[in-house]
Amino acid sequence: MGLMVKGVWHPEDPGPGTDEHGRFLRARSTIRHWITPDGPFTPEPGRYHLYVAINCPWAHRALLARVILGLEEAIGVSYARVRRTEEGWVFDDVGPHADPCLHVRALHEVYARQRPPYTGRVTVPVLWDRQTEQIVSNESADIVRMFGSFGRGPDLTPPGLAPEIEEWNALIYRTVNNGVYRAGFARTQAAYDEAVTALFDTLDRIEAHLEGRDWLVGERFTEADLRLFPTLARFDVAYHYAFKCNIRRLVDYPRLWAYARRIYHMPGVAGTVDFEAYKQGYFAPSPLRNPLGIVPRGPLIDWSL
Ligand SMILES: N[C@@H](CCC(=O)N[C@@H](CS)C(=O)NCC(=O)O)C(=O)O
Repeated sequence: MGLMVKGVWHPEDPGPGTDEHGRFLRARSTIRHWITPDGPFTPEPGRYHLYVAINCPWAHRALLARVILGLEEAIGVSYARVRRTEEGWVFDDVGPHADPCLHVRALHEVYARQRPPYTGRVTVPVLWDRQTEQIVSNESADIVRMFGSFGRGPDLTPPGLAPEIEEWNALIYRTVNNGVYRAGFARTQAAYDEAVTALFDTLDRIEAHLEGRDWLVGERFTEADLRLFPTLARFDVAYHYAFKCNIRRLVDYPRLWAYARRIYHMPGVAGTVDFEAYKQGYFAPSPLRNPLGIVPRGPLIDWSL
């Protein structure tokens, strides 16, 4: 699925990185400017545009922040097709997967405009600045924080709660958000065992923590909840089966399952979720994980409250 070297797209893909023990290694995001009131990237409605794929959990963070912070009018979105091709993430000329901002056919064309020329993976999400015509950031964690600087909606990291939020963020990133990938992309039994054990240890811990609480930190929804939700939304339809995260299902955890549905029913959130797209994405043909590309029909899950 390719990567970019000095601004030029190369369709041949070395595949997910792994260490000498067969553990999955996620590449670091390298375009990391910041939107701040003193500029050069100031928070202005209409100036920035978000490139996502609805099935990507990292892009999901940015989509959630956009709706929860009331930025739907201020920040436009282009939705890539759910399955990558030889060109990586691609767009159609018209329809729901068209790009109304730069009218590109592939996301690598957006990265190709970067100066100095970009080398690395061509990932979603990407936040594009229409004014200076460059990518502000390709790191979802930063994009979520930057959306907070538009000063709308609730504060997702209230100062008093920030240290506790950071602690959950770190644990959830390592063992859950990236943990499912560490299980699914493991190249050895030991690497898989390590990842799947850590994943379910954290889910068990969250299940216990949610006794008598609605949210991970404090009395209301924070960034820690925002960052947990994309993995929960994909858990039973994708990770459970496609990534062998099958010690338990989300629906087997009474409190965690109620918590996930509470978030799903927050205003705007259901519009950022697409279970069918998750299946199409995670069960796309893959020589290592799904050679025949057969997409399962189930499971049937009722997300109503
Ligand atoms: N650190 C990035 C990771 C984003 C990421 O890995 N996105 C995946 C889709 S879920 C992607 O675009 N992968 C394409 C590739 O690696 O070539 C972030 O959180 O923003």
